Amino acid sequence: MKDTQDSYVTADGRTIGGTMLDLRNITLRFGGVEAIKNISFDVREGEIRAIIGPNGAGKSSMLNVISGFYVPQEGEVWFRGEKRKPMKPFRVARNGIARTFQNIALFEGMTVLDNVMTGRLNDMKAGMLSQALWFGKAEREENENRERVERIIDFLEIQHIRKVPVGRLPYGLKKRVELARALAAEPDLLLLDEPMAGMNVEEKEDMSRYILDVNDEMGTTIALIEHDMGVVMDLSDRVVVMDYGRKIGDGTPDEVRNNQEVIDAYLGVAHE
Ligand SMILES: Nc1ncnc2c1ncn2[C@@H]1O[C@H](COP(=O)(O)OP(=O)(O)OP(=O)(O)O)[C@@H](O)[C@H]1O
Repeated sequence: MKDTQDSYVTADGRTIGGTMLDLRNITLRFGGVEAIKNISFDVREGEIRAIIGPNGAGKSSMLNVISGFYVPQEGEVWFRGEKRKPMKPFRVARNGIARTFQNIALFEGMTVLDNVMTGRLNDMKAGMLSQALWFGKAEREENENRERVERIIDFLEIQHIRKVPVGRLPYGLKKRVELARALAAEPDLLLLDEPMAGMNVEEKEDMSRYILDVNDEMGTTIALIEHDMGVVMDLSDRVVVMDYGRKIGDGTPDEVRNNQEVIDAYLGVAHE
């Protein structure tokens, strides 16, 4: 695979490595609708990569291809140097990709702690039978899961609400709990579907900081869809721009900002 890029250090001191995820000539159709038209781009190790574009451009479809929820009719998905075979999304998760959702998908009646614990479920290796036969292994696993979850809860500063049912939390905190749950799976690549949607300015600032900290301190590579242009340009190392299922721009925030086709697509902000 094309994995030969040299690593480099960003202005803020983070190291960006070689290709982690490589999407090659992806085409995705729903009946007669081509949601993604022959798109290629990559995500590099340690990078924050954004996918932007007007409504209906195909961003969510692309995220769903990366997460394994949709299998494209054409093209290849390469992850960590291996071509992905069609597999169930939970297997993709087990292989190092986790995600958050645009509309929060938490268990409202369960506490924050229990919700974050569900992020570990994919990782539980001791099945029911071995749990019954060999309690020690299951217990050790449970302890490891707890430790990991507690570390994330500390990291995202949600200790004070760990016993609170998620349904009682304000929107911004729910989004943070969702981030915590995704991180509990210890992903190499974290997919964020509009992490700032519906947030006020303060909540957006908080979320931006947590995303940067997750990337920097946990070393998690991040691909995100986001509508808030200011946030995208501040957070991202590189940006892919989609419009009507096509890729019309790809580069650093500055490159994308000065790309005439991108400017036209946004000024046109046509197809809602
Ligand atoms: N499950 C589906 N069945 C049929 N058509 C779909 C499906 N999902 C998406 N589409 C179509 O594919 C195109 C791209 O949609 P997609 O949701 O990926 O865009 P988007 O850029 O994420 O939009 P938004 O910013 O509004 O969320 C649209 O024309 C949409 O109607």
